[in-house]
Amino acid sequence: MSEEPMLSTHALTAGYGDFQALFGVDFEVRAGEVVALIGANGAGKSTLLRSILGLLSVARDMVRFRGESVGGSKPHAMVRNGIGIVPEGRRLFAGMSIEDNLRVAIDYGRKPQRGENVASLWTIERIYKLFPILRERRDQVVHNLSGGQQQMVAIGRALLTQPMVLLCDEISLGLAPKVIHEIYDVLPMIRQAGTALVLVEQDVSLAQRASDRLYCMLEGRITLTGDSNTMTREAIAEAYFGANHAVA
Ligand SMILES: Nc1ncnc2c1ncn2[C@@H]1O[C@H](COP(=O)(O)OP(=O)(O)OP(=O)(O)O)[C@@H](O)[C@H]1O
Repeated sequence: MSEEPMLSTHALTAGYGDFQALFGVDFEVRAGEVVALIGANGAGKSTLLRSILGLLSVARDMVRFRGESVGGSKPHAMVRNGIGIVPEGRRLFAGMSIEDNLRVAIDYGRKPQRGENVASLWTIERIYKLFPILRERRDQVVHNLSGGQQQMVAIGRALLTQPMVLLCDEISLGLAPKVIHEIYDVLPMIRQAGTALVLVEQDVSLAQRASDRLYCMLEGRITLTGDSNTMTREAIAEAYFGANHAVA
């Protein structure tokens, strides 16, 4: 694998004021890959996503996207460049309808490149094909939807910014297992459409099943990385909890 990854971080450090939350994080996603990022509460997963997206201040050369150093660019510029986000807590416009929430994203997204196949772009119609329940309820106010349906809107909205890589921050959080499966079942279709995925996930088995590669973080550092399907539970437990943790 000699080609440069689509998105990468290089010895990335970041924090909040005097508090350092990330310590030299090297992370990469290649075109078409699904990469999971796991770790306990407070490990630094959301901070890594925020740093990539420009919500926290980082040095320019700490983040590279499609061959350019982009660290510290403004979040809206990152989105226009092709990095999408499904944020923790969804951050939808609760008083607006499903369709209006989806529409808002279109103006803020990546513009198609010259020569890009327009048919491959995400449209509201394609989002409704992905999640038919959203079509049925398209005029309903988001506030009245279930948590799972709101998460579908959040994913749809992010896709309508035409991301080349989509960062998903704990999309299963607080949802019933059946709903989690419904949402995870569409991820292969998103990937097939050409969008790479980064899945921040608390559920380790789910993360492992859904991804090609997996990173584990502990206290602001990457403690394990490798192919998801060959990683042992013991290696993951040690990376997740620290070397002193006794594996059952
Ligand atoms: N806005 C903030 N101000 C100060 N410290 C913060 C802030 N957000 C996160 N932190 C701290 O940064 C560290 C990393 O937090 P982060 O939210 O990135 O972890 P996480 O792995 O995403 O955990 P979670 O699963 O709980 O979201 C933690 O010590 C956390 O307390």
